[in-house]
Amino acid sequence: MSLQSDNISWTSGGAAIVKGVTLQVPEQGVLGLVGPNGSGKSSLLRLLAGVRRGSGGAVLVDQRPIDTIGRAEIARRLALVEQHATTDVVLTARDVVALGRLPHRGALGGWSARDEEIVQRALARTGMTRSAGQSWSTLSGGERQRIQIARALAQEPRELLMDEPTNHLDIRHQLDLLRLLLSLGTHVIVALHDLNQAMAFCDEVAVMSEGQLIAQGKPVEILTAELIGEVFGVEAMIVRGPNGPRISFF
Ligand SMILES: Nc1ncnc2c1ncn2[C@@H]1O[C@H](COP(=O)(O)OP(=O)(O)OP(=O)(O)O)[C@@H](O)[C@H]1O
Repeated sequence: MSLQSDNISWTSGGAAIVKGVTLQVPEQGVLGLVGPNGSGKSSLLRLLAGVRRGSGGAVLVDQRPIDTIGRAEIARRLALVEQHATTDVVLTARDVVALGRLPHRGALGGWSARDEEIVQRALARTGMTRSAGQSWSTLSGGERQRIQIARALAQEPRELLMDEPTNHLDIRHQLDLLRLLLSLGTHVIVALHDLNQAMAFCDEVAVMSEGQLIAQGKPVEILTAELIGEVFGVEAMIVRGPNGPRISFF
């Protein structure tokens, strides 16, 4: 198991926000993190990415506690795409993607043809080649989101952590992004609100509720009407159709 948390907790201002989560990231495929607003998904992603230190327990990368690993090594290994990217940056879209190459460059390392090729490929995979020269500050919310994802891809991480990456994206770009995640052949952990997207695109789901991980496994086994009712407080029915199971809400 290359990335896992072992009973990780995080407390802020006396409030327990993440409560003893033991999560195993599968060796391949897409792990969807689902749960109501405020259930701790973003906080857990930040702990897993080493951006935040836990108050108890550990995050392990290849069995090594993440807080014993240097920043650059973590960044060559893990990329986190957060919900809110800053807006006051005087860079082009391509420059933002190029930032993803920083952890791979030594102190004296210059910009190589390979770096440029990786940046161009990341722009192409996210459908942003035509906007490469545009100023970051003028991009729409959805375009910024795709550029942040391109930056993360340029990092060539083994684990890609994404916090609601479909936010701001229109339906075509949501589906393109989810298909892209499936095609990456890397470990992806993605917080999603749309349970039908989690059902259709994730190899596994992990369900957070009030700071705790309450279930993890195959979407069709975990996202039952009973669990959805308990965790989200809504009535749901699983409908089995020709394209797989769908969740209907009442
Ligand atoms: N730095 C902080 N200090 C205090 N409380 C915080 C902090 N960050 C988050 N919280 C609280 O922790 C809880 C979990 O927040 P988190 O953002 O992890 O949830 P989430 O599941 O990602 O929510 P959402 O689906 O709304 O994005 C929330 O109640 C939030 O207000």
